[in-house]
Amino acid sequence: MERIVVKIGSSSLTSSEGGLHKPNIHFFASELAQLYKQNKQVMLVTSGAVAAGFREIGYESRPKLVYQKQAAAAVGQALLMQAYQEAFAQYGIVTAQILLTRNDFSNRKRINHALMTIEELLSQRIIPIINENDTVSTAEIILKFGDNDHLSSLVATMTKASKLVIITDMDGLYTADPRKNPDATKIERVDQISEELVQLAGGAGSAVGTGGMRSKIEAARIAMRGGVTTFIGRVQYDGELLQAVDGNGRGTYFDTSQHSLSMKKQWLGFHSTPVGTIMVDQGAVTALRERHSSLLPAGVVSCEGEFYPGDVVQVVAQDGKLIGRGVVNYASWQLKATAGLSSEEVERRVDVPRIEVIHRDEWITLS
Ligand SMILES: Nc1ncnc2c1ncn2[C@@H]1O[C@H](COP(=O)(O)OP(=O)(O)O)[C@@H](O)[C@H]1O
Ligand SMILES: N[C@@H](CCC(=O)OP(=O)(O)O)C(=O)O
Repeated sequence: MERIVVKIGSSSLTSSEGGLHKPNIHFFASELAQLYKQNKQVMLVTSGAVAAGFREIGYESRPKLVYQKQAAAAVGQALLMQAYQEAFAQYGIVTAQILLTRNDFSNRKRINHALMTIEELLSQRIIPIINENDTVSTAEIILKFGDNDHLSSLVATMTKASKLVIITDMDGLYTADPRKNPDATKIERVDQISEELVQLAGGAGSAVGTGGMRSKIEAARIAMRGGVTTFIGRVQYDGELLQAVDGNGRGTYFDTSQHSLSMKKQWLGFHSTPVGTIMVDQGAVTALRERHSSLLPAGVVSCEGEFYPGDVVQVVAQDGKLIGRGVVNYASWQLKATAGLSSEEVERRVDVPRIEVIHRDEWITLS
């Protein structure tokens, strides 16, 4: 099933004087429902908690002080989820709330748990609705995303989504901020993000947005590196989200199809240093070579070396012949404990980020 991350900014969900714009929430829910009904696995990264909450509290404009923003987010996040739940219920879709901090991504255990939760929700056909956990993330205490563009790109790469759609109030990236420069022209497609391109992008355009185009380009850069095609643009009319996902949206596409995957494979095959060796049986050799399948624990005979999830390992047949290389999802001790077992049995015994020992997207056949 194709996996898609959609990020919606505050500017598209709230009005400039604060408060949720309910018709927009209903509109986006109907757009996401169309994607969902096409049998896609959909994840939503949403902003808008601060913008939704500050008016309820009684602040006149988006607060600047950290504790006021956090209070506004605490009020607004509940309102945001309530609005989404109501809107998605019309399509019979159940949603789930996931709040993440930047620190969660640097802690392998925490992020693995978040990813396992997301996997389970997706497999149960639930739409995870993700936002930053604003009440505990502050620039003073710990690292903060600040804008959800960055968060969406990490979610997209870590869940191995094929596409990231960043919905904003502008129909793409322009040669300058169109609000300030009426002569700016739209850039339809970007194959490589240069420093020059980053310089074109300015900050937020509205009273409720935070990151502006700069943070969106940074997000696209992370996504591209991870092999995720990114769209930045506008989704305003019925069916426009499907068009954006299909490559016909009103916005800018950051494409990876030409080089990123092969770059990743090039890196895997020719630049990486394997830190361990996995020996597999003949069935696994055929699956990897001819069926382009992922490597499952059932096909593993033994392993050598000390490695951890995310490390590169080489895979050999039982006669010692090199088959290829890939990024492993198991620590060596976990693989030793589960070699040859069925996936169900492995799930009962160890806590791994993915059941595949090596996912096919993270694999290159060398002979
Ligand atoms: N080069 C550019 N092209 C397009 N928009 C730009 C550019 N530079 C800055 N912007 C501004 O970025 C804004 C979108 O970012 P932001 O306000 O953070 O929205 P969101 O809440 O959707 O994340 C646009 O409204 C626009 O004014
Ligand atoms: N976590 C914050 C997101 C901050 C924000 O405004 O982001 P964005 O609108 O995407 O630039 C919130 O929900 O208000």
